[in-house]
Amino acid sequence: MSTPTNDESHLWVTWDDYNRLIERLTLQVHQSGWKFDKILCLARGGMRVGDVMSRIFDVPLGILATSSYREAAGTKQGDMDIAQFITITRGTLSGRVLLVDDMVDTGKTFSKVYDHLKSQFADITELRSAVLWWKGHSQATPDYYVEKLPTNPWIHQPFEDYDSLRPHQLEAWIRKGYKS
Ligand SMILES: O=P(O)(O)OC[C@H]1O[C@H](OP(=O)(O)OP(=O)(O)O)[C@H](O)[C@@H]1O
Repeated sequence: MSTPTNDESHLWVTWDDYNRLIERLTLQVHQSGWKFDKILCLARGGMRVGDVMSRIFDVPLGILATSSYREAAGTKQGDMDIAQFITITRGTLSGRVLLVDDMVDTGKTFSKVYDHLKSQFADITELRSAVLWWKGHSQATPDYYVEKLPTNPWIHQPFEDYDSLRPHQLEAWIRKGYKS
């Protein structure tokens, strides 16, 4: 099946696009010359970004779970949850930390996470952020981003296929070789 056409309201992203974007973001952070000690990714959307970057930079990866309650078929953000604890190997979250996520949409997640980190992790000495996509209507500004999206399109990420795939459909899905 071919990927639908992108327009002002929709951005369709393949696995290849997605992986290239993560690599480009990683290169951008590297070329900035900034050195950091740890990466903190926001689950779930930032997990793949954090995974790849922590491998390439060879630094520990922390995970913080956040989740928004979205209305209007997922397009309007309501309240959000931040997990109480961060899980990380090798110590605690401290020093220079790179916060990564897939996107900054309204900016609400970043604002709340910044407040949370400031109040809970006094040992963080510097915090910078990196995302694949930064939407124009956002109230937050990431330090690093790959694509700025002034028209605020709905981003169709490749893993969203799994949101509607159920275990009993997997056999047929694999047989069909649906999307690579
Ligand atoms: O800038 P904002 O408007 O706050 O939105 C950005 C956040 O929304 C998405 O996560 P979501 O809360 O939908 O959870 P998910 O990662 O589990 O999909 C995305 O992964 C970001 O974390």
